[in-house]
Amino acid sequence: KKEVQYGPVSPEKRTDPAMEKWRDNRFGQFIHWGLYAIPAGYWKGKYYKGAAEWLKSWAKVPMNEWAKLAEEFNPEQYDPEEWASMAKQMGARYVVLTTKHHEGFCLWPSQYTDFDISNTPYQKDLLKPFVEAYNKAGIDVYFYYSVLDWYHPDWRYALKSEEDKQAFERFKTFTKNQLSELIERYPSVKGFWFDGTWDASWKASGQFSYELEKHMKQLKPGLIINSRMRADEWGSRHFDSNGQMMGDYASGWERKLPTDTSVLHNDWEACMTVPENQWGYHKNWEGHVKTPTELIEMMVRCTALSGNFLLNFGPKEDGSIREEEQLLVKEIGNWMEQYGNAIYNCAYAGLEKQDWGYFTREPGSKTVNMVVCNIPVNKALRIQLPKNLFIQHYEYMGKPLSKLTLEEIGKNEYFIHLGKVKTKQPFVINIQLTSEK
Ligand SMILES: C[C@@H]1N[C@@H](C#Cc2ccccc2)[C@H](O)[C@@H]1O
Repeated sequence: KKEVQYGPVSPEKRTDPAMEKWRDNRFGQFIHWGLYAIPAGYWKGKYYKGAAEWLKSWAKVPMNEWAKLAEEFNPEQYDPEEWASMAKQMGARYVVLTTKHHEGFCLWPSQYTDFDISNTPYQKDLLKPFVEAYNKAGIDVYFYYSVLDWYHPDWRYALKSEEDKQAFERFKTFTKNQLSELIERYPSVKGFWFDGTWDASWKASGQFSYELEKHMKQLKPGLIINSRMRADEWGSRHFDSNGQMMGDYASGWERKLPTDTSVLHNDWEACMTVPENQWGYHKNWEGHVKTPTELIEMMVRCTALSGNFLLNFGPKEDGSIREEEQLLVKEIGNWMEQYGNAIYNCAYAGLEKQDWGYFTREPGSKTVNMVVCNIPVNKALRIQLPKNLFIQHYEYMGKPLSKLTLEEIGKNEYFIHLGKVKTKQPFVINIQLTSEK
């Protein structure tokens, strides 16, 4: 065991109401919105297939040229009430919005930089009406904040000289000031989603990130912060040098999902793009665009392994939402309306995973949700229960799709026969378990 002085600030599994609500939410909307939505993957007429919010990097645009985009940012169609209404329709219980991405442009009027919304034709604070609209819709608001800041003159990738160190000290003060400013200006914010923390300079700032997490949680008790914010004094990220998670949930699952129960030890969240790899708005999505059903199955898998699923939207420069994302709102929203109770407040059910799909369960409940994503060719869903448990009752959640029958095929082993079932989307069967035969 290594001596770690600047590791976790909070216990690995918080039991306070704010964290319980985070768990119960399960399904969140990620929103990436910034100046990058203006060029939308094209620079000087050239198409760049990389992530649109990284276009400055792909096209090697000097910052003084990139910053000129602020002079044309004027999202006249921005309607946070509409965004919140869509998120509610989709069934998202929380939202994470980019307040500042790597480009360094701030969606709020920050007193610590001139590179913000006040110096655009739009001028008005984008965050205040956003927070009000989503809170009014009953959706918890979290702020994404990139430590990596391509605009700020004191940002350093590494600390190779005394000058680097002095500059980065100024940068850390700037970062702490901006984060304090965000908490003070928007006190209903529930937490922070940190990103851009992979460089050597931040990995060498473990004590600072420890003290910053403490400071932010003193400013707002109950605040929830992702593991990506943290390094320890040895440069270990997310988990300290002894494997203890830092922050309040593991946030290394970016465009990928866990496949086994090893994740159960900590709270965790997976964030997901709709195309292969676009977070900010890109005019042309290349390659596979995930269907609503694929994304629903990903969300179910996260719930079944006691994690959250954060689905990304990338609004256009004018604040409108692209067709593909409007379809997701409708399709996922319809599914959540009928089956949301297999997601919200649910977690790992403690039963052996089967090929037909996933078990989820509200902790302590005798009702287990069977979320069927793959109907077996024999139309029979196999269930293996621990030796002291039996099935007392079973039925479809929501609209029945067929006549179900139960067959005991072995010791605590069952088939639920689906009979004649026709459907194009995952569905849920509830089983009531009992310890009496
Ligand atoms: C949540 C996502 N994290 C950001 C990134 C990244 C990244 C950086 C380097 C190598 C691979 C991925 C993306 O721009 C988006 O904000």
